[in-house]
Amino acid sequence: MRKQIAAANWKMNLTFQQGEKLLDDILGANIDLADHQLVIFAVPSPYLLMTRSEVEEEKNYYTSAQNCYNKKSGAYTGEISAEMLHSINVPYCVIGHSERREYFNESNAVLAEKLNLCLENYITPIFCCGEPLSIREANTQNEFVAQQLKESLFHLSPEKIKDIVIAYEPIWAIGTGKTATTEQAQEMHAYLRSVLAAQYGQSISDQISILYGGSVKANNAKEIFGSPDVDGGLVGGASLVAADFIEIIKALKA
Ligand SMILES: O=C(CO)COP(=O)(O)O
Repeated sequence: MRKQIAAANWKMNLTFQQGEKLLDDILGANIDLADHQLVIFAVPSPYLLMTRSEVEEEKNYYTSAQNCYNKKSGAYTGEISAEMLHSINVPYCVIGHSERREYFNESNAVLAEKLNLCLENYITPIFCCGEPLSIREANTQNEFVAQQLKESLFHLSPEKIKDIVIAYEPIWAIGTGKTATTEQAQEMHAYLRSVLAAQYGQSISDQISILYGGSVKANNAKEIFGSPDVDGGLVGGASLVAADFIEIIKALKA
């Protein structure tokens, strides 16, 4: 089975102490993950080392950065490179979250550069895509999201594309309490998989985990994750509450 992933995206929330307590509470639930199940915590940069040491001894629990810069190194005050993340053994990095695209003007071309730097540094990118409400209302979401993949991912070789995780996050569902319906999520995930299959072949496309993000909660995760092409979720708000995220982890396909 493809990897089934519950990924927490804390965004710019929680103090260090609150983050530490949240991790203790979640790990304290001692959820035994199957080989194909992963839990990933995408935490603010100052918490990466703490998170890494919290999850180090736990099977299939991992740390992720929320972003990295699209340059290798140099005079870019305040930025963090993929090489730096690798040097502290961070295995994942979220790339192209819609909040970064919107507030920091990250284009598909810039995101392609970030993906390359992550892969060169042995970091698995969690590549986010997804359409705004106006595109959904115009019913052109498939074309929109396919273009995001094409411009950011399709320069990658088949060997490299296998190493990435994709997260479909419709912007109108992020932080709004409004999820895509199970049908809408499955439909888009199946479409994304067909786009990947057309480019790379079915057997490669079948290996790529595609997560759903956008108002995943304790009470809807099981249903959303149950769809055949949904391989878990990238979770914002509900990942900040231990009891809720524990339920979301338990909702991964067995
Ligand atoms: O953006 C998200 C995860 O990256 C989703 O956020 P919410 O779960 O708060 O809607």
